[in-house]
Amino acid sequence: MTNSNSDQPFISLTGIAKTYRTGTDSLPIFCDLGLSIAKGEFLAIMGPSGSGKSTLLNLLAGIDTPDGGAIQIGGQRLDQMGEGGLSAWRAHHMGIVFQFYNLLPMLTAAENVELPLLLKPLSARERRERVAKVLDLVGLGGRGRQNPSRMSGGEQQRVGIARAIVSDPTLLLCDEPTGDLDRKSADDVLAILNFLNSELGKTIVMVTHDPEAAAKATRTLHLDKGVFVEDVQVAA
Ligand SMILES: Nc1ncnc2c1ncn2[C@@H]1O[C@H](COP(=O)(O)OP(=O)(O)OP(=O)(O)O)[C@@H](O)[C@H]1O
Repeated sequence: MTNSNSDQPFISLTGIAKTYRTGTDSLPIFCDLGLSIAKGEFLAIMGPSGSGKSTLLNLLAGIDTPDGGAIQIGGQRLDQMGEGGLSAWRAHHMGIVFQFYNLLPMLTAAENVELPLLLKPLSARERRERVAKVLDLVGLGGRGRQNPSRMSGGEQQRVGIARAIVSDPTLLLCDEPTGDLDRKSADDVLAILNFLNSELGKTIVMVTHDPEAAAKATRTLHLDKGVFVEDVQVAA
């Protein structure tokens, strides 16, 4: 993915407005939110429950659309893509890691990881090789035939990460990736995210309640009532 102007941030949100409307009720979440993320950053977003963290991640993922403002990623206006364009864009450039893994229980670990590749013009052998490579990378080499339901939470999350990176996306969005894990499993997952960022140059945006997870990021932003209240830059 190219960034048309190298002076531009990789991700830029400007003037973002978002209100949830249900019936006659309306709940404003953002009224003029701005955010810039450089290529190669590992950004943690923290904040109290209900402050808008998942809403922000959903906007970045193109799962939800803003009522106003602009979302630009890698020189492209995400908020102006149609549903088809968005799906194709996501498949090429974005991987998503979920708190509860979102693995399909009837498939093996390798089949779960392979799913995003089924949309691509790859041979079965190329798909197998890519799956084996990312399972190795997350420390699950040789475990591909196992069903995720027979794996620990930490292992399931590592399968989830393998699935998120199998298409070699530039951007990884992680929604509470350690939220369901014990400390040791959480640390293993964070070490993988750290490697993906520092060694493979992935840009990572991670929503988390876990201060130890945020400490692994290169920058932490705190969201409160839809506004960033503090911007902590951590030395690399
Ligand atoms: N689809 C929706 N329709 C209506 N209200 C919503 C919707 N999604 C979220 N909300 C509300 O918007 C507010 C912000 O939600 P959001 O999930 O972004 O917060 P959060 O900071 O991620 O919270 P948590 O840490 O608990 O996950 C909450 O009050 C939530 O109930």
